[in-house]
Amino acid sequence: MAPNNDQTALWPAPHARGAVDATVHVPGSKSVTNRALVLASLASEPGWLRRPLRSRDTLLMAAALRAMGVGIEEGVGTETGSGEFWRVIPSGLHGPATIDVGNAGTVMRFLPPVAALANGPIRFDGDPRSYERPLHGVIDALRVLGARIDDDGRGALPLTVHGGGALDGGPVEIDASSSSQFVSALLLSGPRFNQGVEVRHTGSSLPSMPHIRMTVDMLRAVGAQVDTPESGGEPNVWRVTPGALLGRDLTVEPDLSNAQPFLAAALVAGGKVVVPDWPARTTQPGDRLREIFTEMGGSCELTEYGLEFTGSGAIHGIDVDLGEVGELTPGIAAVAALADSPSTLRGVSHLRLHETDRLAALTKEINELGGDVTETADGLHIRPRRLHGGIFHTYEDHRMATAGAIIGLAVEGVQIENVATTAKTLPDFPDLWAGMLGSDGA
Ligand SMILES: O=C(O)C1=C[C@@H](OP(=O)(O)O)[C@@H](O)[C@H](O)C1
Ligand SMILES: C=C(OP(=O)(O)O)C(=O)O
Repeated sequence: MAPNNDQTALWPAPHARGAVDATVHVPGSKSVTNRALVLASLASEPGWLRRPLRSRDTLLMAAALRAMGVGIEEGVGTETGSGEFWRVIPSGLHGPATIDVGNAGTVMRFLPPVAALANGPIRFDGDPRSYERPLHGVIDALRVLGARIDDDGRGALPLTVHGGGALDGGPVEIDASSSSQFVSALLLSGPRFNQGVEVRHTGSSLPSMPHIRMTVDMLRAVGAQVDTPESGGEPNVWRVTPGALLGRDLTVEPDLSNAQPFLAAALVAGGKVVVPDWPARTTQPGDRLREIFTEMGGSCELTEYGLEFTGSGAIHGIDVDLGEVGELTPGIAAVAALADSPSTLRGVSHLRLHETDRLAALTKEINELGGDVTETADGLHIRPRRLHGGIFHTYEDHRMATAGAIIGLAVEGVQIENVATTAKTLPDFPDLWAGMLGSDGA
């Protein structure tokens, strides 16, 4: 099932005419919204999400949960002035249902364990790319934990989970080196398994640890008991005790990874960008931008109002391991291509299995604009060159589109193919970008 957009349309990336000076209200976090939807659906009482992200990935998650019987009502808050909200009303999960995962890692990985708890067959399908993204960790683990799953033997989509209304659960070993989402998926549904779950990661590396911490924090916030390596448990082992989950009233933080292009604009064009409601404490990997973009030449101040990020127009290269914050790689690579010294981005070989092969895509697209990027075994080596205009292909990858927009600020004549693909997590991107720059550029 292909996303509904014109994949060949070209968007002239606005060129910055001067320093930026803008306040950008960044929509809610994809990762928080989709975890909150899953946890609220598994709870024993209704719950609320305020300021949820409404994007392709989160609407697919909501539609999938509704298809399994969950009530999700949408509204706009008046009394609290809190803006949009979703009220989630859990009910007996059931099939038959067909779930479209699109190309959302969170939907394709977090929902098969939920489906195993449902009564009846739940079929999972998605975009062509979803067939190639790793899912074996979830499928194999669920079988060990007692689920019946029909797939075509590749350990990938499409597949059908024959939910039996309950799952034994218990201990399971997985290799999550290709995606942290395998661990998150099993933990999120773990409280509802008869014996809970004990997940032991056996692989040599584990990406995106902040996202696993986000899972653990959000589980604890709804009353689950979780033991982790960080709370004194064994390394690489997470245990979730069986038990009922509470319905909560949660306000979703802005998506800090989607704040990245706007902060990058201040680095590239100079000037200041303010992101209101930047949380003082968060598990979102995007919070690392404060440190990374400071090292690359900016400065920032976190106040009660939000994050104020200032650039001088000077950009420095960086040598950094992005294994914990892989989803920031495209935006960092774009800034690095405009820097005054080379960069090495390491620890992100698993990006080859993201929305597209991001290492190959970034290398090809930046080089086609005159850049000098080489792929390494686990990342990119970027030597800045004078770039020229041209078409920046995006491979249905939202973060490729925003990376191209960052380059377009500094390089005239960059055209982004299929900017609508940003709808995966940030549907308003072109408007927010134009708003940041002012109608005729900054
Ligand atoms: O759990 C999550 O919300 C995510 C985990 C990460 O996945 P990987 O560990 O597969 O990189 C991240 O890249 C993705 O954007 C969101
Ligand atoms: C890797 C990403 O998404 P997904 O949740 O589909 O894995 C991403 O948003 O950068």
